[in-house]
Amino acid sequence: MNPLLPISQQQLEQTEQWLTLRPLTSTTDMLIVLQLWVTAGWLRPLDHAFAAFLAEQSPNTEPSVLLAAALTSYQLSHGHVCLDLALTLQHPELSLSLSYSYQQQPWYPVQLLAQLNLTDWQQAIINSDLTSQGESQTPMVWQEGRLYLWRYWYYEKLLSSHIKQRLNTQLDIPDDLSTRLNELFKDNNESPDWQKIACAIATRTAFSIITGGPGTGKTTTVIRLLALLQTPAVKAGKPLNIQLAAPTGKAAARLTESIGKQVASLTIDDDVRNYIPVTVSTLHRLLGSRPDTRHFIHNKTNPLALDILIIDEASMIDLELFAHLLEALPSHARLILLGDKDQLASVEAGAVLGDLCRNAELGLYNPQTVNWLTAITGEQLNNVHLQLGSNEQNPLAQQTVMLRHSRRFASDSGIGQLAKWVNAGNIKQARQLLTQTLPDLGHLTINQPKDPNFEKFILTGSDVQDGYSHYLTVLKKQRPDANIPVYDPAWKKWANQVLTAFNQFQLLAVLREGQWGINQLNNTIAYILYRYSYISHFEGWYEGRPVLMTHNDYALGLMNGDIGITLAFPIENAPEQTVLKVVFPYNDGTQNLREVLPSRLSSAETVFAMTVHKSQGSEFSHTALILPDHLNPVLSRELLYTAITRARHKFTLIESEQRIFDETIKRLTVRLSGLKF
Ligand SMILES: Nc1ncnc2c1ncn2[C@@H]1O[C@H](COP(=O)(O)OP(=O)(O)OP(=O)(O)O)[C@@H](O)[C@H]1O
Repeated sequence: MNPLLPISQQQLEQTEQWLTLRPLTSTTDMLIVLQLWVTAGWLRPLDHAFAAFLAEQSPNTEPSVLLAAALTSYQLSHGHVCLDLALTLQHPELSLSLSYSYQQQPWYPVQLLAQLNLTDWQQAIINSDLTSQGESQTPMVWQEGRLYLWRYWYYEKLLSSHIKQRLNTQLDIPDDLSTRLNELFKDNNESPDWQKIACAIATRTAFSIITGGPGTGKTTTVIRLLALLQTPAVKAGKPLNIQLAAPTGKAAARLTESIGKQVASLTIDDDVRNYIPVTVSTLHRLLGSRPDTRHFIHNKTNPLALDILIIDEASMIDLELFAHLLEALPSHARLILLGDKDQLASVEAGAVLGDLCRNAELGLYNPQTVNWLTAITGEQLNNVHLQLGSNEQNPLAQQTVMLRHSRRFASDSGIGQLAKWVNAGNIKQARQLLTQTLPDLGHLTINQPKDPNFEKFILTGSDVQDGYSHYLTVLKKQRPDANIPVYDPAWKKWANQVLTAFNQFQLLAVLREGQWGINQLNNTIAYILYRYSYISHFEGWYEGRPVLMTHNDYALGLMNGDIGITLAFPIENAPEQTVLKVVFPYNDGTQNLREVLPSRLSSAETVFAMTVHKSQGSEFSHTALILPDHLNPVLSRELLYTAITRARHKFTLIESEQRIFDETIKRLTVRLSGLKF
């Protein structure tokens, strides 16, 4: 049997013939076993191909090293940066997310791994010429019990050394820092004032993190920090070059909107205000994406020209992008990360913000930091339940602040409390909240998408300006008269009204496939709206179809995650006829729109239902989450928390099986990496 050729499902099921395989002593047999795992869906073809490539490069490689290589590659698809050998042997089903349901065979993952001895496996990896400890460019790197693909080890090392270097870059602290902080935060009455503390800490070195849940004031704090830093620079005639960025277009748009309002209301001189940016770029735009390559225009040899970089929604940045960003940042520049450490990590490998904020809750400030903060801010940290840290053990903690008081959700708000209980893993309290009748929490139990209650909910949500009938009603009722020429501003105004109305309500789902997956839900919802005559078709392009960009399209200026709505506009010289165009907001805080012909959109999908992953960085007035009826590895506490905190005024949970919500709360995502600070 050729170990490089795919194995069919039928062959896989002829289990007898595989019993003679000796994968731990024969390279050919190991490659066949890996092929079998691909057929069973336990590995990706790419993982097998990587092991086969290594076997070709180094034919004497121990089969167990090829197994480790395939698993390390596979780990990336689950967001893990590396393979932890000991953990893999202790909890193979957990650490590898492998499923092995039917009758067991010696070549099944768990059974095969049980035949390995940790010391021998590690020794084989260390002895292999395919690995090094990073001193030479080998395909894999071995580091303290973890195996990496070279590229990811390099990113992690780069990230560690850049952050350490930045933490050691002490910056000039303005002499009047204390006075100016008192002035900026004079209206705050929380104790201690974490916003003031965050602002003080961020003045000290070239790296800091401000983390906190929704509405805890990350943006407010950073705007005040910018005012604080920019004022003396402007007065000295050397304004700082400040840039703001976020991982997605949607997140950038949201920050643009809130920054614009906050900068306008700051009590500072207008000449300083003019040097505080109010537009936010996506990280890819900032770095200068180049189509079809992983490389950026800005890099080590062509660094970004800036003095301060603020990045919002930093939990969405993966390890690779983070490494590219740090490489492109000039060494004198201040980097400030904002984000919610409890949200879902990026889809790609790495959970950098989560790793960096692992101990943010505990504080871990050393005595020097505590004394400095008290002297500068006047805030007392002794009465707060924090743990003391040390400079040697916790250098990053000295530059990290967690904001702890949400101003978006009052203490009796259902959304805020639900997010809190989910985050704390408290199933009982979370359930109790859902059974109470709180105005900002909804709960719907349905057995299948054809349930009349689901239909009603999709149409009208929980009040008249809710559900998907709302934006379609705005579309119909507010449409300008057909005689109004297409260049009249009335059309743009109307398109903006429809987009705003659409943003009121969003259904989130967890999976793509299955009856509760977004693919089927999108078809079901389109059909409901069609049956009630809100839309004219339920397939193809029709007026009212909302779409989500699934890739960046640089030619059209559209980014992955951008949402547009299909509208019918009159044709200029034949107003009795119409043409369908998809309108996308410019995402720059203005009312400007991009109008695109549907035929030009090659990567757009209907978005009545959206995955929670795609919703990160967005907010909707009413957010509803529909949970699947079976457990899936994607379900996690972070996913629930992210979905709940997308809701501004109302959150509704839709479920068919109560145990799914309860089980999901128990599951904390583990992302393996070697990042330690
Ligand atoms: N110190 C403060 N004094 C008065 N209002 C504040 C203060 N801090 C925050 N707010 C208000 O609370 C709301 C949320 O603040 P902000 O947008 O800064 O939070 P955030 O953590 O950035 O939120 P998000 O989760 O949306 O990113 C805003 O309306 C803001 O004006």
